[in-house]
Amino acid sequence: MISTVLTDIEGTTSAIAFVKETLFPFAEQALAGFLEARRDDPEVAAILAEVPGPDPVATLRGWMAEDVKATPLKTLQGMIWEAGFRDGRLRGHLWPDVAPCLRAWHAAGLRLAVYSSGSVAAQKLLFGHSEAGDLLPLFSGFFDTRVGHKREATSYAAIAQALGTPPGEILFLSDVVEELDAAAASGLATCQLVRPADGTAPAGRHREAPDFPAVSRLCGLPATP
Ligand SMILES: CSCCC(=O)C(=O)COP(=O)(O)O
Ligand SMILES: [Mg+2]
Repeated sequence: MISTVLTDIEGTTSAIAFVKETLFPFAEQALAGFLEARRDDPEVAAILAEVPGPDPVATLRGWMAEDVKATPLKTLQGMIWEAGFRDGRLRGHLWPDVAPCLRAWHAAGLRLAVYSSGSVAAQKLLFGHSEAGDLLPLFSGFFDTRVGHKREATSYAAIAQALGTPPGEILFLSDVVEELDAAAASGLATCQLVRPADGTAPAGRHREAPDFPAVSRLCGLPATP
């Protein structure tokens, strides 16, 4: 029986276009100014020290161009987005079906957690400043690439251990089949979000749902609005 829902963000709770056309350009445009303003900040210096190559800023820009899910980049993006979420220039996009289902699952006693390549700080900003309001009280766990990469089975075993939950009680939701394969290899239940508006291709290896109410029906979760 499922006791915990572990959800991805991009392509699952939120539009791929929001991440790629709003969040990523916001960070790219603000990167130089942010690094200049924070050049004496030891936290920023420590992140830059994790970036390989003779020109860390060039490496970061290359990672941005290729959407590399490198932990130092994801950490910096989260730090840059913070000002935008706090002053209202950014608001976390959620598909309209998401918040009602998260609320219903939480009210029915399911535990909710997030696993995204976006940093934990960024995850909290998105759900704390979402189009549906502050959803942070619904969640009791946040995991990013510091636990491991999303296409590696060991990451899901580590998350199950951190949550203190048998892997078979955790339902992982994602649009990316390689992530679902990795989760299944560690014994998690899985469901692929195949959202038409995101153009996701069904992989045929996991349960497939176009939205969160369909996840509820397919995976035996409590009924949702
Ligand atoms: C505020 S979370 C931003 C999402 C992000 O940076 C990203 O790379 C998306 O990764 P996901 O694992 O959610 O698909
Ligand atoms: Mg995704």
